[in-house]
Amino acid sequence: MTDLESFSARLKSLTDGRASAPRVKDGIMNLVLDVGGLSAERRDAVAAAIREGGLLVPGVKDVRIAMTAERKPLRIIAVASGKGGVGKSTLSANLAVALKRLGFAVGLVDADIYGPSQARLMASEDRKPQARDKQLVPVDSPLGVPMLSMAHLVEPGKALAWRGPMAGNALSQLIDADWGDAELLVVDMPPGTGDVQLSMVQKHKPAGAVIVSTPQDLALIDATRAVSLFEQTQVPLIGLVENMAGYSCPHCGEISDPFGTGGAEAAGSAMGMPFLGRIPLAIDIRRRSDAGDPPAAGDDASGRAFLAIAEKVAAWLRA
Ligand SMILES: Nc1ncnc2c1ncn2[C@@H]1O[C@H](COP(=O)(O)OP(=O)(O)OP(=O)(O)O)[C@@H](O)[C@H]1O
Repeated sequence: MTDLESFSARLKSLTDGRASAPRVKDGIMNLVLDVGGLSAERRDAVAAAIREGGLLVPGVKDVRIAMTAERKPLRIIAVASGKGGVGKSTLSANLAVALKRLGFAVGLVDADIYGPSQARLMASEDRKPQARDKQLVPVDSPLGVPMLSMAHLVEPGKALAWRGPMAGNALSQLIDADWGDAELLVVDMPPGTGDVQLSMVQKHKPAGAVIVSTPQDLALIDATRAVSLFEQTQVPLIGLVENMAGYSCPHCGEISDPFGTGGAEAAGSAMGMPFLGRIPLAIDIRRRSDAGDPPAAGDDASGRAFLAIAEKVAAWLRA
């Protein structure tokens, strides 16, 4: 072990893991210290101890510590559904964009490792994430939401062969990336309620979960499984979103309801969950999603539907 490596190891216990790995160049040691939640006194004491130890590393003439401003802890919002194809990815992308519009520093993780779609939804397919100190650095998307998806890391289709533990590790790497100033992470969960979902929830402890369902009874029955996964793991349920609720006519804008109305709202309240709103089945939502142009960036009817849901989520987060 080099002197620098043994200093790095000591640094961990000295700072409770708040310091980045130190780098030395031209005799100057640089590191970042997260001082969120520390009193000024404690902060100064930790910095002095780092300086003292750093100067003992051979070749180091100066130690520079960049203290990060009071950082809010990263809160995870898990977007989940009991089954695939109900619009979980569409909601996640638009929720992230809408929450950013509402002033949150938000990142997006595509945890749907078997069928990642966020890179396409957010028009970031051509980006490749870098790694810094063994940590992934999220890619930028055109709307300014930093994000990570398995689609950024593997060739299309390759992730499909992964088994549970490998999939779980890959997912953790995405969530444990260097999210910089982000205070919120919207996580598009894999569909269903299996082991990968359960271990993600246990390990990363989301602040809350949003459940997506379509209005059909069968989808609602599946949604109750997602609800019980979060209940079992004591993750608060932010609420239920009904997607593809009624059909919005592309010609006249009139909404018809082939599956009836109010089913999801009633099912949500039966499960003791707030209702966050409904998104109509609209051709422009599908077209714009395929084109990497999330409707939540605009103020038309589809954009407003997503914004209204994001406002409820924002109110929950601020409560
Ligand atoms: N409100 C909507 N109106 C029209 N099309 C929609 C709507 N919501 C989602 N879609 C379309 O339905 C398809 C499935 O949506 P999406 O990929 O978001 O579902 P998902 O639940 O994430 O699916 P999976 O679990 O398979 O990843 C996509 O083609 C999407 O564009």
